[in-house]
Amino acid sequence: MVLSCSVQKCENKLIKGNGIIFHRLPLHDKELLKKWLKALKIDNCTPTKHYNVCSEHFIEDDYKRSPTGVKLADLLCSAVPSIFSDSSNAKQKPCSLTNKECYEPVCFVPSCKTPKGLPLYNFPFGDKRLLDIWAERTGLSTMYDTELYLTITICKNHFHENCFHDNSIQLKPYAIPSVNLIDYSGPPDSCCLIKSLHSDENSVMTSTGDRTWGWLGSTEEFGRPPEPNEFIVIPKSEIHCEKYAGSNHAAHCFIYAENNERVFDIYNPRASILMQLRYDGYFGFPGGLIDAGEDFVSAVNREMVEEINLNTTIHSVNHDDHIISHWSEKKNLVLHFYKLKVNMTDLIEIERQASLARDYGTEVLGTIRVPLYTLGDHYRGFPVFLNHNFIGCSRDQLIAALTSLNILTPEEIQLALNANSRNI
Ligand SMILES: O=c1[nH]cnc2c1ncn2[C@@H]1O[C@H](COP(=O)(O)OP(=O)(O)O)[C@@H](O)[C@H]1O
Repeated sequence: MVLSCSVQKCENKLIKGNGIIFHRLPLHDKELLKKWLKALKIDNCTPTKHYNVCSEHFIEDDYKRSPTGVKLADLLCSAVPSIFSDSSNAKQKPCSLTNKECYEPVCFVPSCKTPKGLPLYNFPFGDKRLLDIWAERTGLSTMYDTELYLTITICKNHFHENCFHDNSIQLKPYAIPSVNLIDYSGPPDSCCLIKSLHSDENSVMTSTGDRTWGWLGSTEEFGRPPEPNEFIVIPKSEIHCEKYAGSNHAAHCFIYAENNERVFDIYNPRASILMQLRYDGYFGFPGGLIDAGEDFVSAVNREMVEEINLNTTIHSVNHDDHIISHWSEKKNLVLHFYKLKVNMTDLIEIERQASLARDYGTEVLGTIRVPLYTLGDHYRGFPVFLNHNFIGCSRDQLIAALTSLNILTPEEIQLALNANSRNI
């Protein structure tokens, strides 16, 4: 039996090349699930993961688009099925995904025109990061339907020669499809995943270097330079709103100590604030993405242990330390910002410990202090610092923290923002 659509009167089946893909009920998101059940008119049934809704029940705008506008196979987090052949009640059909051995052994890449007979390869179901990349590149990614990959295959025609062990048809362990794919237009030799930044084993690199995103591919978009005004401030009362429930969230922290000990007996530093140089060349604050099921505060504390080896039994962030949250609709990303005030002795110890952190030397290339004073030319010092490159909305976060914690006055900040090297 072949995977088919569970919506009543819909006969669509998973058949190679018919362009129809399948989505599971969003069991992980209660509010969204309610909307789906209502739309499908099955709100009196118990939802199960075996209920499949085919792409024919969604409108074009329900799907994500690549930055170049190509329709992707993933639904937007807010998508709800809305197209039904008639208005009669849809009822849950018995689960159709019972015999997984039944798919015809062919290449499931939608665009594949290769005649049958080439070697076929299973999707790397056991490695989520690798699976996501295979799925994205082949245009087969569906948000709720990962078990599907257990049953389908891809042919040799989508792998670059560097993906194979010498003179064999055996794929290297971290091979990824890179040729003859309509959903991937990157370099064909970007065909092996860098195994893991944290792995002790040797990384598998592309033949020409390290151009592949490796497992960073799934979050690569987040780190791209923002457009002007891309990040907007979320009012505190709306942070936990349903609107942001389907977004990715990250939390970062402003660690600081009051410090009035003059530099060169001249410049008053006002405060010592820790930022870090990241692996991608940007400056940012310690912190990171929130894992599934984790709250923002636990996440920022966990990330600070990993990135700067913070002793959270002595210093940790709590809910009251929240400063500001920003949202990027384009990146579907919410960034939460917290403060951690320590004394100068502890700040120096935190700096010292940072070089012993798990991520030091890989994700974090160094901890720095922010110069808040401005030299006599009205440019060197804080204005120069503000002209560096900052990740995400971290420059806005820095300015928000300096203002809200009264470390600098709004006038002083404005002066630094207006300062221009041409006036030196
Ligand atoms: O200091 C920061 N302030 C604001 N946003 C940041 C900062 N650092 C990173 N981001 C944003 O959050 C995303 C994930 O953060 P990060 O790279 O720290 O996560 P990770 O450590 O979990 O990989 C980044 O791609 C970037 O968009």
